[in-house]
Amino acid sequence: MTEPALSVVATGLTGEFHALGVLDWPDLHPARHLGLLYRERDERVLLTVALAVRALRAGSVCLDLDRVRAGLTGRDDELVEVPDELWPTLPEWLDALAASPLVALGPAGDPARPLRLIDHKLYLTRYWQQEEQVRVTLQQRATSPSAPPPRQLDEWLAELFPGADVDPDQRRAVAQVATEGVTVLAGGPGTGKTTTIARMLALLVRQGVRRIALAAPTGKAKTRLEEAVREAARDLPRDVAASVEQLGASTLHRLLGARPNARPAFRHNRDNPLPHDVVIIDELSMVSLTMMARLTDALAPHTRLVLVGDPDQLSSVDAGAVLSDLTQAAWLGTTRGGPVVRLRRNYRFTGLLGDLAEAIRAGEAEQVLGLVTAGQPTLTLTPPNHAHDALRARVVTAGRAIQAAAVAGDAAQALRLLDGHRLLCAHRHGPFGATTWARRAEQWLRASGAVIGAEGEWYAGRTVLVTVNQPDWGIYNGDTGVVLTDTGRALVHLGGTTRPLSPELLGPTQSLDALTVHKAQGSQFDAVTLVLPDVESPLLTRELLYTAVTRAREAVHVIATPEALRAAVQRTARRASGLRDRL
Ligand SMILES: Nc1ncnc2c1ncn2[C@@H]1O[C@H](COP(=O)(O)OP(=O)(O)OP(=O)(O)O)[C@@H](O)[C@H]1O
Repeated sequence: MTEPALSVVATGLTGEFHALGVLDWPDLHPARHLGLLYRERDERVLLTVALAVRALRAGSVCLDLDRVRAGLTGRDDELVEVPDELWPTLPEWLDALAASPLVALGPAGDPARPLRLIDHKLYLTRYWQQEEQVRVTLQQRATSPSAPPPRQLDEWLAELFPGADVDPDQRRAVAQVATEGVTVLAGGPGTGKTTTIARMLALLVRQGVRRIALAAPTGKAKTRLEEAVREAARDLPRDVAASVEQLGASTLHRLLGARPNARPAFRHNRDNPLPHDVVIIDELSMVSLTMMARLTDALAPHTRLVLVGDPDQLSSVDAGAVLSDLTQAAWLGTTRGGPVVRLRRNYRFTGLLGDLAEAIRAGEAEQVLGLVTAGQPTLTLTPPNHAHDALRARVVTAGRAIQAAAVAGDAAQALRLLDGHRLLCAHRHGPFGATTWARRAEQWLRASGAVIGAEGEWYAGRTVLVTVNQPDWGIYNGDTGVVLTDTGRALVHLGGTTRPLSPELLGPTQSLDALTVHKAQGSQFDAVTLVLPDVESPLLTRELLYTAVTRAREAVHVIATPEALRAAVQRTARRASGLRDRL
Protein backbone atom coordinates (compact mmCIF):
# COMPACT_ATOMS: atom_id res chain seq x y z
CA MET A 1 0.00 0.00 0.00
CA THR A 2 1.40 3.43 -0.87
CA GLU A 3 0.89 6.45 1.35
CA PRO A 4 2.24 9.23 -0.88
CA ALA A 5 1.15 12.25 1.15
CA LEU A 6 2.83 10.87 4.22
CA SER A 7 6.19 9.98 2.76
CA VAL A 8 7.08 13.64 3.29
CA VAL A 9 6.89 13.14 7.06
CA ALA A 10 8.86 9.98 7.35
CA THR A 11 12.26 11.54 6.96
CA GLY A 12 15.01 12.32 9.46
CA LEU A 13 14.85 10.82 12.91
CA THR A 14 11.11 10.07 12.84
CA GLY A 15 11.67 8.43 9.44
CA GLU A 16 14.31 6.14 10.93
CA PHE A 17 11.94 5.08 13.71
CA HIS A 18 9.21 4.59 11.15
CA ALA A 19 11.47 2.40 9.02
CA LEU A 20 12.16 0.25 12.10
CA GLY A 21 8.41 -0.18 12.59
CA VAL A 22 8.38 1.59 15.95
CA LEU A 23 6.44 4.64 14.75
CA ASP A 24 3.33 4.34 12.66
CA TRP A 25 1.35 6.91 10.68
CA PRO A 26 -1.04 7.75 13.53
CA ASP A 27 2.07 8.75 15.55
CA LEU A 28 3.74 10.69 12.75
CA HIS A 29 0.71 12.73 11.70
CA PRO A 30 0.25 14.67 14.96
CA ALA A 31 4.02 15.22 15.21
CA ARG A 32 4.15 16.68 11.73
CA HIS A 33 1.00 18.71 12.30
CA LEU A 34 2.26 20.27 15.53
CA GLY A 35 5.71 20.80 14.01
CA LEU A 36 4.20 22.84 11.17
CA LEU A 37 1.86 24.76 13.43
CA TYR A 38 4.58 25.78 15.89
CA ARG A 39 7.42 25.98 13.34
CA GLU A 40 9.33 23.36 15.24
CA ARG A 41 11.96 21.63 13.10
CA ASP A 42 14.07 19.97 15.78
CA GLU A 43 13.91 16.27 14.92
CA ARG A 44 14.38 15.28 18.55
CA VAL A 45 11.26 17.20 19.56
CA LEU A 46 9.21 15.79 16.67
CA LEU A 47 10.41 12.31 17.62
CA THR A 48 9.28 12.92 21.19
CA VAL A 49 5.81 14.01 20.06
CA ALA A 50 5.43 10.92 17.89
CA LEU A 51 6.68 8.64 20.69
CA ALA A 52 4.30 10.30 23.18
CA VAL A 53 1.35 9.68 20.86
CA ARG A 54 2.53 6.12 20.39
CA ALA A 55 2.79 5.66 24.18
CA LEU A 56 -0.78 6.89 24.55
CA ARG A 57 -2.01 4.43 21.96
CA ALA A 58 -0.32 1.69 24.00
CA GLY A 59 -2.06 2.80 27.20
CA SER A 60 0.53 5.06 28.84
CA VAL A 61 -0.59 8.51 29.89
CA CYS A 62 2.83 10.05 29.18
CA LEU A 63 6.22 9.26 27.70
CA ASP A 64 8.73 8.38 30.41
CA LEU A 65 12.07 9.47 28.95
CA ASP A 66 13.96 7.36 31.48
CA ARG A 67 12.31 4.16 30.31
CA VAL A 68 11.48 4.88 26.69
CA ARG A 69 14.04 2.49 25.24
CA ALA A 70 12.81 -0.63 27.01
CA GLY A 71 10.56 -3.14 25.26
CA LEU A 72 9.89 -1.14 22.08
CA THR A 73 7.87 -3.12 19.58
CA GLY A 74 7.21 -2.97 15.86
CA ARG A 75 4.06 -3.27 13.78
CA ASP A 76 3.57 -6.98 14.38
CA ASP A 77 4.25 -6.66 18.10
CA GLU A 78 7.80 -8.00 17.72
CA LEU A 79 10.55 -6.50 19.89
CA VAL A 80 12.65 -3.90 18.05
CA GLU A 81 16.22 -3.00 18.87
CA VAL A 82 16.71 0.70 18.08
CA PRO A 83 20.42 1.46 17.43
CA ASP A 84 21.96 3.54 20.22
CA GLU A 85 23.06 6.31 17.86
CA LEU A 86 19.45 7.11 17.00
CA TRP A 87 18.62 8.07 20.59
CA PRO A 88 19.39 11.56 21.85
CA THR A 89 21.24 11.53 25.17
CA LEU A 90 18.95 12.45 28.06
CA PRO A 91 20.52 15.90 28.79
CA GLU A 92 20.49 16.77 25.09
CA TRP A 93 16.91 15.58 24.81
CA LEU A 94 15.74 17.58 27.83
CA ASP A 95 17.49 20.69 26.49
CA ALA A 96 15.79 20.34 23.11
CA LEU A 97 12.39 19.99 24.76
CA ALA A 98 13.02 22.92 27.09
CA ALA A 99 13.87 25.13 24.09
CA SER A 100 10.81 24.10 22.06
CA PRO A 101 7.78 26.39 21.58
CA LEU A 102 5.66 23.23 21.79
CA VAL A 103 6.62 22.35 25.34
CA ALA A 104 5.48 23.87 28.64
CA LEU A 105 7.85 23.22 31.52
CA GLY A 106 6.65 21.99 34.90
CA PRO A 107 3.19 22.24 36.49
CA ALA A 108 3.13 26.04 36.16
CA GLY A 109 4.19 26.15 32.50
CA ASP A 110 2.11 27.89 29.80
CA PRO A 111 -1.22 25.99 29.61
CA ALA A 112 -1.66 26.90 25.94
CA ARG A 113 1.27 24.75 24.81
CA PRO A 114 0.30 21.31 23.52
CA LEU A 115 3.03 19.39 25.41
CA ARG A 116 4.24 19.50 28.97
CA LEU A 117 7.43 18.22 30.53
CA ILE A 118 7.14 17.17 34.17
CA ASP A 119 10.51 15.92 35.48
CA HIS A 120 11.43 13.37 32.82
CA LYS A 121 7.88 12.66 31.73
CA LEU A 122 6.42 14.23 28.60
CA TYR A 123 2.64 14.63 28.40
CA LEU A 124 0.21 15.82 25.80
CA THR A 125 -1.22 18.74 27.77
CA ARG A 126 -4.77 17.37 27.70
CA TYR A 127 -3.68 14.21 29.53
CA TRP A 128 -1.64 16.19 32.00
CA GLN A 129 -4.74 18.21 32.80
CA GLN A 130 -6.81 15.04 33.21
CA GLU A 131 -4.22 13.52 35.52
CA GLU A 132 -4.13 16.71 37.59
CA GLN A 133 -7.92 16.81 37.74
CA VAL A 134 -7.98 13.28 39.16
CA ARG A 135 -5.03 13.80 41.49
CA VAL A 136 -6.24 17.06 42.98
CA THR A 137 -9.82 15.83 43.52
CA LEU A 138 -8.71 12.63 45.20
CA GLN A 139 -5.95 14.24 47.24
CA GLN A 140 -8.28 16.95 48.53
CA ARG A 141 -10.78 14.34 49.64
CA ALA A 142 -8.15 12.12 51.20
CA THR A 143 -6.56 14.97 53.15
CA SER A 144 -9.63 16.92 54.25
CA PRO A 145 -10.86 16.23 57.78
CA SER A 146 -13.15 13.23 58.29
CA ALA A 147 -16.83 13.86 58.95
CA PRO A 148 -17.77 13.11 62.57
CA PRO A 149 -18.81 9.44 62.80
CA PRO A 150 -22.51 8.85 63.34
CA ARG A 151 -23.34 8.13 66.99
CA GLN A 152 -24.67 4.65 66.23
CA LEU A 153 -21.76 3.63 63.93
CA ASP A 154 -20.47 0.81 66.15
CA GLU A 155 -23.95 -0.53 66.63
CA TRP A 156 -24.62 -0.57 62.88
CA LEU A 157 -21.26 -2.19 62.16
CA ALA A 158 -21.94 -4.88 64.75
CA GLU A 159 -25.27 -5.56 63.07
CA LEU A 160 -23.67 -5.81 59.60
CA PHE A 161 -20.70 -7.87 60.81
CA PRO A 162 -22.14 -10.29 63.36
CA GLY A 163 -20.23 -13.21 64.86
CA ALA A 164 -16.62 -13.63 65.86
CA ASP A 165 -14.99 -14.30 62.49
CA VAL A 166 -15.26 -10.78 61.08
CA ASP A 167 -13.11 -9.73 58.13
CA PRO A 168 -11.40 -6.63 59.59
CA ASP A 169 -10.65 -5.12 56.18
CA GLN A 170 -14.24 -5.41 54.99
CA ARG A 171 -15.40 -3.84 58.25
CA ARG A 172 -12.88 -1.01 57.96
CA ALA A 173 -14.00 -0.26 54.40
CA VAL A 174 -17.65 -0.04 55.46
CA ALA A 175 -16.82 2.17 58.45
CA GLN A 176 -14.72 4.44 56.24
CA VAL A 177 -17.63 5.20 53.92
CA ALA A 178 -19.52 6.72 56.84
CA THR A 179 -16.92 9.43 57.39
CA GLU A 180 -14.49 9.79 54.45
CA GLY A 181 -14.75 11.64 51.16
CA VAL A 182 -12.98 8.88 49.23
CA THR A 183 -12.57 5.15 49.74
CA VAL A 184 -10.70 2.78 47.41
CA LEU A 185 -11.71 -0.85 47.91
CA ALA A 186 -9.23 -3.19 46.20
CA GLY A 187 -9.33 -6.96 46.06
CA GLY A 188 -9.17 -10.01 43.80
CA PRO A 189 -12.20 -12.03 42.76
CA GLY A 190 -14.03 -13.65 45.64
CA THR A 191 -12.52 -11.39 48.32
CA GLY A 192 -15.95 -9.95 49.10
CA LYS A 193 -15.96 -6.64 47.21
CA THR A 194 -19.65 -6.94 46.26
CA THR A 195 -20.56 -8.19 49.73
CA THR A 196 -18.80 -5.14 51.12
CA ILE A 197 -20.57 -2.79 48.68
CA ALA A 198 -23.91 -4.24 49.85
CA ARG A 199 -22.94 -3.61 53.48
CA MET A 200 -21.80 -0.08 52.64
CA LEU A 201 -25.19 0.51 51.07
CA ALA A 202 -26.91 -0.87 54.16
CA LEU A 203 -24.90 1.45 56.38
CA LEU A 204 -25.70 4.41 54.16
CA VAL A 205 -29.40 3.54 54.31
CA ARG A 206 -29.11 3.40 58.10
CA GLN A 207 -27.39 6.79 57.98
CA GLY A 208 -30.36 8.17 56.09
CA VAL A 209 -28.41 8.76 52.86
CA ARG A 210 -30.84 8.51 49.97
CA ARG A 211 -29.09 9.77 46.87
CA ILE A 212 -26.70 6.93 46.06
CA ALA A 213 -25.34 6.15 42.59
CA LEU A 214 -23.99 2.73 41.70
CA ALA A 215 -22.14 2.48 38.39
CA ALA A 216 -19.71 0.38 36.37
CA PRO A 217 -17.71 1.11 33.21
CA THR A 218 -19.48 -1.34 30.88
CA GLY A 219 -23.05 -2.50 30.39
CA LYS A 220 -22.07 -6.05 31.22
CA ALA A 221 -20.35 -5.00 34.44
CA LYS A 222 -23.34 -2.84 35.39
CA THR A 223 -25.74 -5.79 34.97
CA ARG A 224 -23.45 -8.02 36.99
CA LEU A 225 -23.09 -5.43 39.73
CA GLU A 226 -26.85 -5.02 39.98
CA GLU A 227 -27.39 -8.77 40.23
CA ALA A 228 -24.54 -9.32 42.68
CA VAL A 229 -25.68 -6.51 45.00
CA ARG A 230 -29.23 -7.85 44.93
CA GLU A 231 -27.93 -11.30 45.87
CA ALA A 232 -25.65 -9.99 48.62
CA ALA A 233 -28.54 -7.93 50.02
CA ARG A 234 -30.30 -11.17 50.99
CA ASP A 235 -27.88 -11.53 53.91
CA LEU A 236 -28.57 -8.02 55.21
CA PRO A 237 -30.96 -7.09 58.04
CA ARG A 238 -34.47 -7.34 56.58
CA ASP A 239 -35.47 -3.69 56.95
CA VAL A 240 -32.49 -2.36 54.99
CA ALA A 241 -32.31 -5.23 52.48
CA ALA A 242 -35.37 -4.01 50.59
CA SER A 243 -33.87 -0.53 50.06
CA VAL A 244 -30.54 -2.00 48.93
CA GLU A 245 -32.20 -4.48 46.54
CA GLN A 246 -34.07 -1.67 44.85
CA LEU A 247 -30.94 0.26 43.97
CA GLY A 248 -30.30 -0.01 40.27
CA ALA A 249 -26.89 0.48 38.70
CA SER A 250 -25.97 2.38 35.56
CA THR A 251 -23.03 2.59 33.25
CA LEU A 252 -20.53 5.32 34.04
CA HIS A 253 -21.37 7.02 30.72
CA ARG A 254 -25.06 7.07 31.56
CA LEU A 255 -24.42 8.30 35.11
CA LEU A 256 -22.44 11.24 33.75
CA GLY A 257 -25.12 11.94 31.13
CA ALA A 258 -23.19 11.17 27.94
CA ARG A 259 -24.56 13.14 24.99
CA PRO A 260 -23.28 11.84 21.67
CA ASN A 261 -22.44 14.60 19.20
CA ALA A 262 -23.19 17.44 21.66
CA ARG A 263 -21.15 19.93 23.66
CA PRO A 264 -20.38 19.48 26.47
CA ALA A 265 -20.15 15.76 25.80
CA PHE A 266 -21.44 14.97 29.31
CA ARG A 267 -24.40 16.61 30.98
CA HIS A 268 -22.74 16.42 34.39
CA ASN A 269 -19.55 18.37 34.88
CA ARG A 270 -18.25 21.01 37.30
CA ASP A 271 -21.00 23.42 36.27
CA ASN A 272 -23.71 20.82 36.72
CA PRO A 273 -22.40 18.29 39.24
CA LEU A 274 -23.97 14.93 40.01
CA PRO A 275 -26.79 15.29 42.54
CA HIS A 276 -25.69 12.27 44.60
CA ASP A 277 -24.43 12.10 48.17
CA VAL A 278 -22.45 8.94 47.47
CA VAL A 279 -21.12 7.58 44.17
CA ILE A 280 -19.86 3.99 44.03
CA ILE A 281 -17.95 2.82 40.94
CA ASP A 282 -17.22 -0.90 40.50
CA GLU A 283 -14.66 -2.53 38.15
CA LEU A 284 -12.47 0.55 38.31
CA SER A 285 -9.57 -1.29 36.63
CA MET A 286 -11.49 -0.85 33.36
CA VAL A 287 -11.89 2.92 33.77
CA SER A 288 -9.52 5.05 31.68
CA LEU A 289 -7.85 8.23 32.92
CA THR A 290 -10.11 10.29 30.65
CA MET A 291 -13.31 8.82 32.14
CA MET A 292 -11.91 9.17 35.65
CA ALA A 293 -11.21 12.84 34.96
CA ARG A 294 -14.80 13.29 33.76
CA LEU A 295 -16.11 11.59 36.88
CA THR A 296 -14.02 13.63 39.29
CA ASP A 297 -14.92 16.82 37.40
CA ALA A 298 -18.62 16.04 37.95
CA LEU A 299 -18.40 15.44 41.72
CA ALA A 300 -19.95 18.01 44.04
CA PRO A 301 -17.68 18.83 47.02
CA HIS A 302 -19.93 16.93 49.45
CA THR A 303 -20.27 13.76 47.33
CA ARG A 304 -18.52 10.79 48.86
CA LEU A 305 -16.69 8.64 46.31
CA VAL A 306 -16.13 4.87 46.57
CA LEU A 307 -13.90 3.21 43.99
CA VAL A 308 -13.89 -0.58 43.79
CA GLY A 309 -11.91 -3.06 41.72
CA ASP A 310 -9.07 -5.51 41.28
CA PRO A 311 -5.80 -3.62 40.67
CA ASP A 312 -3.99 -6.73 39.43
CA GLN A 313 -6.21 -7.10 36.39
CA LEU A 314 -5.55 -5.69 32.94
CA SER A 315 -6.01 -1.93 32.77
CA SER A 316 -8.52 -0.05 30.66
CA VAL A 317 -8.44 -0.33 26.88
CA ASP A 318 -7.81 3.44 26.72
CA ALA A 319 -4.83 5.12 28.36
CA GLY A 320 -4.32 5.04 32.11
CA ALA A 321 -4.01 2.55 34.93
CA VAL A 322 -5.97 4.53 37.49
CA LEU A 323 -6.80 1.81 40.00
CA SER A 324 -3.33 0.33 39.90
CA ASP A 325 -1.87 3.83 40.44
CA LEU A 326 -4.22 4.58 43.34
CA THR A 327 -3.30 1.38 45.14
CA GLN A 328 0.44 1.94 44.69
CA ALA A 329 0.49 5.63 45.58
CA ALA A 330 1.95 6.83 48.89
CA TRP A 331 -1.04 9.18 49.46
CA LEU A 332 1.20 11.99 50.60
CA GLY A 333 -0.27 14.33 53.14
CA THR A 334 -2.89 11.93 54.43
CA THR A 335 -2.81 11.40 58.15
CA ARG A 336 -5.09 8.38 58.18
CA GLY A 337 -2.93 6.08 56.08
CA GLY A 338 -4.70 6.89 52.83
CA PRO A 339 -8.08 5.81 51.49
CA VAL A 340 -7.09 2.36 50.14
CA VAL A 341 -8.50 -0.73 51.83
CA ARG A 342 -7.19 -4.02 50.45
CA LEU A 343 -9.25 -7.17 50.84
CA ARG A 344 -6.92 -10.14 51.05
CA ARG A 345 -8.91 -13.12 52.20
CA ASN A 346 -10.47 -15.15 49.43
CA TYR A 347 -13.90 -16.56 50.22
CA ARG A 348 -14.59 -18.15 46.84
CA PHE A 349 -11.39 -19.83 45.73
CA THR A 350 -9.93 -21.82 48.53
CA GLY A 351 -8.43 -24.57 46.37
CA LEU A 352 -6.03 -24.80 43.49
CA LEU A 353 -7.50 -21.91 41.51
CA GLY A 354 -6.98 -19.60 44.46
CA ASP A 355 -3.39 -20.80 44.82
CA LEU A 356 -2.78 -20.27 41.11
CA ALA A 357 -4.19 -16.73 41.09
CA GLU A 358 -2.14 -15.85 44.17
CA ALA A 359 1.08 -17.32 42.73
CA ILE A 360 0.59 -15.29 39.54
CA ARG A 361 -0.12 -12.14 41.52
CA ALA A 362 3.03 -12.68 43.56
CA GLY A 363 5.12 -13.31 40.43
CA GLU A 364 6.10 -16.85 41.52
CA ALA A 365 6.72 -18.40 38.10
CA GLU A 366 8.01 -21.78 39.32
CA GLN A 367 5.06 -22.19 41.65
CA VAL A 368 2.68 -21.41 38.79
CA LEU A 369 4.39 -24.01 36.61
CA GLY A 370 4.29 -26.51 39.45
CA LEU A 371 0.55 -26.00 39.90
CA VAL A 372 -0.37 -26.43 36.24
CA THR A 373 1.81 -29.51 35.79
CA ALA A 374 0.80 -31.34 38.98
CA GLY A 375 -1.54 -33.67 37.10
CA GLN A 376 -4.79 -32.11 38.33
CA PRO A 377 -7.67 -32.36 35.84
CA THR A 378 -8.80 -28.80 36.64
CA LEU A 379 -5.40 -27.16 36.02
CA THR A 380 -3.49 -28.15 32.93
CA LEU A 381 -0.69 -26.93 30.68
CA THR A 382 -0.60 -28.13 27.07
CA PRO A 383 2.18 -27.23 24.64
CA PRO A 384 0.89 -25.46 21.51
CA ASN A 385 1.73 -28.41 19.23
CA HIS A 386 -0.77 -30.57 21.15
CA ALA A 387 -3.38 -27.82 21.48
CA HIS A 388 -5.79 -29.25 18.91
CA ASP A 389 -6.22 -32.64 20.59
CA ALA A 390 -6.63 -31.08 24.02
CA LEU A 391 -9.03 -28.37 23.02
CA ARG A 392 -11.13 -29.91 20.31
CA ALA A 393 -13.14 -32.22 22.58
CA ARG A 394 -13.79 -29.38 25.05
CA VAL A 395 -14.96 -26.97 22.36
CA VAL A 396 -17.14 -29.56 20.64
CA THR A 397 -18.77 -30.83 23.86
CA ALA A 398 -19.58 -27.31 25.07
CA GLY A 399 -20.74 -26.06 21.65
CA ARG A 400 -22.96 -29.06 20.94
CA ALA A 401 -24.61 -28.86 24.35
CA ILE A 402 -25.50 -25.19 23.70
CA GLN A 403 -26.86 -26.07 20.30
CA ALA A 404 -28.92 -29.00 21.63
CA ALA A 405 -30.53 -26.74 24.25
CA ALA A 406 -31.20 -24.04 21.64
CA VAL A 407 -32.72 -26.49 19.16
CA ALA A 408 -34.91 -27.89 21.96
CA GLY A 409 -36.14 -24.32 22.61
CA ASP A 410 -34.68 -24.24 26.13
CA ALA A 411 -33.26 -20.70 26.24
CA ALA A 412 -32.51 -20.72 29.96
CA GLN A 413 -30.41 -23.88 29.66
CA ALA A 414 -28.62 -22.60 26.55
CA LEU A 415 -27.73 -19.38 28.38
CA ARG A 416 -26.49 -21.32 31.40
CA LEU A 417 -24.28 -23.47 29.17
CA LEU A 418 -22.93 -20.37 27.43
CA ASP A 419 -20.77 -19.63 30.44
CA GLY A 420 -19.63 -23.24 30.81
CA HIS A 421 -16.41 -22.89 28.85
CA ARG A 422 -14.68 -19.96 27.17
CA LEU A 423 -11.65 -19.98 24.88
CA LEU A 424 -9.54 -16.87 25.53
CA CYS A 425 -6.60 -15.48 23.58
CA ALA A 426 -4.12 -12.68 24.23
CA HIS A 427 -4.09 -11.45 20.63
CA ARG A 428 -6.93 -10.55 18.36
CA HIS A 429 -5.30 -11.71 15.12
CA GLY A 430 -2.51 -14.02 13.98
CA PRO A 431 -1.69 -17.59 14.96
CA PHE A 432 -2.45 -16.94 18.64
CA GLY A 433 -5.38 -14.64 17.96
CA ALA A 434 -9.05 -14.97 18.83
CA THR A 435 -10.22 -14.69 15.21
CA THR A 436 -8.00 -17.59 14.14
CA TRP A 437 -9.13 -19.80 17.02
CA ALA A 438 -12.78 -18.87 16.57
CA ARG A 439 -12.56 -20.05 12.96
CA ARG A 440 -10.91 -23.25 14.08
CA ALA A 441 -13.54 -23.87 16.76
CA GLU A 442 -16.27 -23.40 14.17
CA GLN A 443 -14.57 -25.92 11.86
CA TRP A 444 -14.37 -28.46 14.68
CA LEU A 445 -18.04 -27.99 15.50
CA ARG A 446 -19.05 -28.36 11.88
CA ALA A 447 -16.93 -31.50 11.49
CA SER A 448 -18.61 -32.96 14.58
CA GLY A 449 -21.99 -32.77 12.85
CA ALA A 450 -23.25 -29.57 14.50
CA VAL A 451 -25.46 -27.52 12.18
CA ILE A 452 -23.57 -24.29 11.61
CA GLY A 453 -25.29 -21.91 9.20
CA ALA A 454 -23.55 -19.88 6.55
CA GLU A 455 -21.82 -16.61 7.37
CA GLY A 456 -24.40 -14.10 8.57
CA GLU A 457 -27.12 -16.70 9.09
CA TRP A 458 -29.00 -16.65 12.41
CA TYR A 459 -29.21 -20.42 13.01
CA ALA A 460 -30.32 -22.08 16.25
CA GLY A 461 -27.44 -22.27 18.70
CA ARG A 462 -25.42 -19.44 17.18
CA THR A 463 -23.68 -17.64 20.01
CA VAL A 464 -23.60 -13.85 20.12
CA LEU A 465 -21.42 -11.19 21.69
CA VAL A 466 -22.88 -7.68 21.46
CA THR A 467 -20.22 -5.11 20.54
CA VAL A 468 -22.07 -1.77 20.81
CA ASN A 469 -24.19 -0.10 23.49
CA GLN A 470 -27.87 0.53 22.84
CA PRO A 471 -29.13 1.70 26.22
CA ASP A 472 -32.63 2.40 24.90
CA TRP A 473 -33.03 -1.30 24.20
CA GLY A 474 -31.24 -2.33 27.36
CA ILE A 475 -28.45 -3.83 25.24
CA TYR A 476 -24.80 -3.27 26.12
CA ASN A 477 -21.41 -3.97 24.62
CA GLY A 478 -20.27 -7.26 26.17
CA ASP A 479 -23.76 -8.79 26.56
CA THR A 480 -23.83 -12.41 25.49
CA GLY A 481 -26.63 -14.53 24.11
CA VAL A 482 -27.76 -17.35 21.90
CA VAL A 483 -30.10 -17.66 18.90
CA LEU A 484 -33.30 -19.75 19.08
CA THR A 485 -35.58 -20.41 16.13
CA ASP A 486 -38.37 -22.39 17.79
CA THR A 487 -40.95 -19.66 17.19
CA GLY A 488 -40.45 -19.88 13.46
CA ARG A 489 -38.10 -16.92 13.31
CA ALA A 490 -34.63 -16.26 14.67
CA LEU A 491 -34.58 -14.49 18.02
CA VAL A 492 -31.58 -13.71 20.19
CA HIS A 493 -31.90 -14.48 23.89
CA LEU A 494 -29.48 -12.35 25.89
CA GLY A 495 -28.43 -13.14 29.44
CA GLY A 496 -30.02 -10.80 31.98
CA THR A 497 -32.86 -9.67 29.69
CA THR A 498 -36.26 -11.30 29.69
CA ARG A 499 -37.42 -10.52 26.19
CA PRO A 500 -35.80 -12.20 23.17
CA LEU A 501 -34.77 -9.72 20.51
CA SER A 502 -34.69 -9.63 16.77
CA PRO A 503 -31.05 -9.94 15.57
CA GLU A 504 -31.31 -6.71 13.56
CA LEU A 505 -31.60 -4.72 16.78
CA LEU A 506 -28.24 -5.81 18.10
CA GLY A 507 -25.95 -3.95 15.71
CA PRO A 508 -22.60 -5.60 14.95
CA THR A 509 -21.97 -8.81 16.89
CA GLN A 510 -19.37 -11.55 16.99
CA SER A 511 -19.42 -15.21 17.99
CA LEU A 512 -18.33 -16.42 21.40
CA ASP A 513 -16.17 -19.20 19.96
CA ALA A 514 -13.01 -17.39 21.07
CA LEU A 515 -12.54 -14.00 22.74
CA THR A 516 -9.64 -11.80 23.72
CA VAL A 517 -8.93 -11.66 27.44
CA HIS A 518 -9.84 -7.95 27.36
CA LYS A 519 -13.32 -8.77 26.08
CA ALA A 520 -13.85 -11.34 28.85
CA GLN A 521 -13.00 -8.89 31.63
CA GLY A 522 -15.88 -8.63 34.08
CA SER A 523 -17.26 -12.11 33.16
CA GLN A 524 -16.87 -15.53 34.75
CA PHE A 525 -17.01 -19.04 33.28
CA ASP A 526 -16.87 -22.54 34.75
CA ALA A 527 -13.79 -23.42 32.69
CA VAL A 528 -11.36 -21.27 30.74
CA THR A 529 -8.88 -22.34 28.09
CA LEU A 530 -6.23 -19.70 27.56
CA VAL A 531 -4.05 -19.61 24.45
CA LEU A 532 -0.85 -17.76 25.25
CA PRO A 533 1.37 -16.30 22.51
CA ASP A 534 5.11 -16.75 21.95
CA VAL A 535 7.53 -15.69 24.61
CA GLU A 536 8.38 -12.65 22.44
CA SER A 537 4.89 -11.15 22.45
CA PRO A 538 4.61 -7.90 24.44
CA LEU A 539 1.01 -8.83 25.27
CA LEU A 540 2.32 -11.70 27.36
CA THR A 541 2.06 -10.14 30.81
CA ARG A 542 1.20 -11.05 34.38
CA GLU A 543 -1.93 -8.86 34.26
CA LEU A 544 -3.19 -10.68 31.18
CA LEU A 545 -2.57 -14.12 32.69
CA TYR A 546 -4.12 -13.12 36.04
CA THR A 547 -7.19 -11.62 34.37
CA ALA A 548 -7.73 -14.75 32.27
CA VAL A 549 -7.20 -17.18 35.14
CA THR A 550 -9.52 -15.30 37.47
CA ARG A 551 -12.34 -15.56 34.91
CA ALA A 552 -12.60 -19.30 35.77
CA ARG A 553 -14.74 -20.76 38.54
CA GLU A 554 -13.63 -24.40 38.31
CA ALA A 555 -10.93 -25.14 35.75
CA VAL A 556 -8.12 -23.43 33.86
CA HIS A 557 -6.39 -24.98 30.86
CA VAL A 558 -3.39 -23.11 29.52
CA ILE A 559 -2.04 -23.69 26.02
CA ALA A 560 1.54 -22.45 26.02
CA THR A 561 5.14 -23.47 26.24
CA PRO A 562 6.51 -23.49 29.80
CA GLU A 563 8.81 -20.62 28.74
CA ALA A 564 5.86 -18.47 27.62
CA LEU A 565 3.97 -19.17 30.84
CA ARG A 566 7.04 -18.32 32.90
CA ALA A 567 7.55 -15.09 30.93
CA ALA A 568 3.91 -14.10 31.45
CA VAL A 569 4.24 -14.43 35.22
CA GLN A 570 7.47 -12.47 35.30
CA ARG A 571 6.58 -9.58 33.00
CA THR A 572 4.38 -6.82 34.33
CA ALA A 573 2.58 -4.38 32.04
CA ARG A 574 3.60 -1.15 33.68
CA ARG A 575 2.01 1.85 32.05
CA ALA A 576 3.72 5.21 32.37
CA SER A 577 1.80 7.80 34.36
CA GLY A 578 2.53 10.40 37.00
CA LEU A 579 -0.47 9.70 39.22
CA ARG A 580 1.20 7.00 41.29
CA ASP A 581 4.22 9.19 42.11
CA ARG A 582 2.38 12.45 42.69
CA LEU A 583 -0.42 11.29 44.96
N1 LIG B 1 -16.78 -11.92 55.29
C1 LIG B 1 -17.26 -12.97 54.64
N2 LIG B 1 -17.53 -14.13 55.27
C2 LIG B 1 -18.01 -15.20 54.60
N3 LIG B 1 -18.26 -15.21 53.27
C3 LIG B 1 -18.01 -14.10 52.58
C4 LIG B 1 -17.49 -12.92 53.22
N4 LIG B 1 -17.33 -11.98 52.26
C5 LIG B 1 -17.73 -12.53 51.11
N5 LIG B 1 -18.14 -13.79 51.29
C6 LIG B 1 -18.66 -14.71 50.27
O1 LIG B 1 -17.63 -14.90 49.29
C7 LIG B 1 -18.18 -14.97 47.99
C8 LIG B 1 -17.53 -13.91 47.12
O2 LIG B 1 -17.90 -12.63 47.59
P1 LIG B 1 -18.16 -11.43 46.62
O3 LIG B 1 -19.00 -11.85 45.45
O4 LIG B 1 -18.62 -10.29 47.43
O5 LIG B 1 -16.67 -11.18 46.13
P2 LIG B 1 -16.15 -10.20 44.98
O6 LIG B 1 -14.84 -9.69 45.45
O7 LIG B 1 -17.19 -9.19 44.65
O8 LIG B 1 -15.95 -11.18 43.77
P3 LIG B 1 -15.95 -10.85 42.20
O9 LIG B 1 -14.93 -9.79 41.99
O10 LIG B 1 -15.57 -12.11 41.58
O11 LIG B 1 -17.33 -10.41 41.85
C9 LIG B 1 -19.68 -14.80 48.13
O12 LIG B 1 -20.27 -16.08 48.13
C10 LIG B 1 -19.83 -14.14 49.49
O13 LIG B 1 -21.06 -14.50 50.11
